[in-house]
Amino acid sequence: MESFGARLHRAMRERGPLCVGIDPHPGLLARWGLPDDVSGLDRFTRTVTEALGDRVAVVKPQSAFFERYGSRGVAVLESTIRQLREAGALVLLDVKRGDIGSTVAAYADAYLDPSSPLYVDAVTASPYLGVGSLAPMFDTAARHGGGVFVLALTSNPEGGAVQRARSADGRTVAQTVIDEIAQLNAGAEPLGSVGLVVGATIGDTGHDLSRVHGPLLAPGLGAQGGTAADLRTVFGSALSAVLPSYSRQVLSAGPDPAALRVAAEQVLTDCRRALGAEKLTDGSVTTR
Ligand SMILES: O=c1ccn([C@@H]2O[C@H](COP(=O)(O)O)[C@@H](O)[C@H]2O)c(=O)[nH]1
Repeated sequence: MESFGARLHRAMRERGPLCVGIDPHPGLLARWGLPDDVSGLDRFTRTVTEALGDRVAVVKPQSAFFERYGSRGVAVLESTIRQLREAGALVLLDVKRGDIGSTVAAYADAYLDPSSPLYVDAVTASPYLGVGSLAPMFDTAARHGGGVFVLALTSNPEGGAVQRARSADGRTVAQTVIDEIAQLNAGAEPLGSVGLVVGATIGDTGHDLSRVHGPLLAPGLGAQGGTAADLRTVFGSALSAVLPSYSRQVLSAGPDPAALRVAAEQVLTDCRRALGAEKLTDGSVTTR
């Protein structure tokens, strides 16, 4: 079975290095002229899926915005996941799970086992109960060609107090997470299946991302103030593994599907320029 890392590597070459988040904020629903209920949620996600599912490499539904409507919202999430996968996008569910290992195993069944109605290509996970507690997720992902993106240095200003605290050996907590994930990806070609989340807003923190050998999801772009140009500062020599992620910046261009496509194309162009990932005339991409 093809690994998530290999599938993501191909998708980023074919469609470009871009993840678009589906975050149906109440304010966005209002701006699109939709009600803040399940029918509005359904219209919103269907529009984004039909506009972008066949062209963006990765789409990242934010679970919280579906869960706030209860079981009917989760049903919309299930059908959104199905439609996105049918359209050829890789689906990364932003659900930031983390718990003791035996419970993590159940989360892994929920999201990374192909028999689950919420089965996706990859999920986000929190390592702050210990990276080892996520082992069942890594195992289930590996068994089924899935991926896990582990929070390392998040885009929010509050994250630093925990993530940049020093552990006994002098490394930051985040660097210990980064180093443990690097070990999991050792030897994987062309890219490991365990990624990290590193916010585009954090500036130059001195963390060493050069040995991760897995995808680096970069949220915080657009609405949170991060710019494509910041990617070089944050990621340094690890740029070729960066997957920039935008939600509100793209979504606020809706509800016109053509405008959503233009907005996605615009941020992709900015990111390609910043990452040095140029589009060739045959449509493929080279990374400097
Ligand atoms: O460090 C992190 C981790 C995850 N996120 C999530 O990404 C999107 C960002 O949305 P924007 O509208 O592009 O700001 C959202 O779902 C967050 O929960 C993050 O922002 N930072």
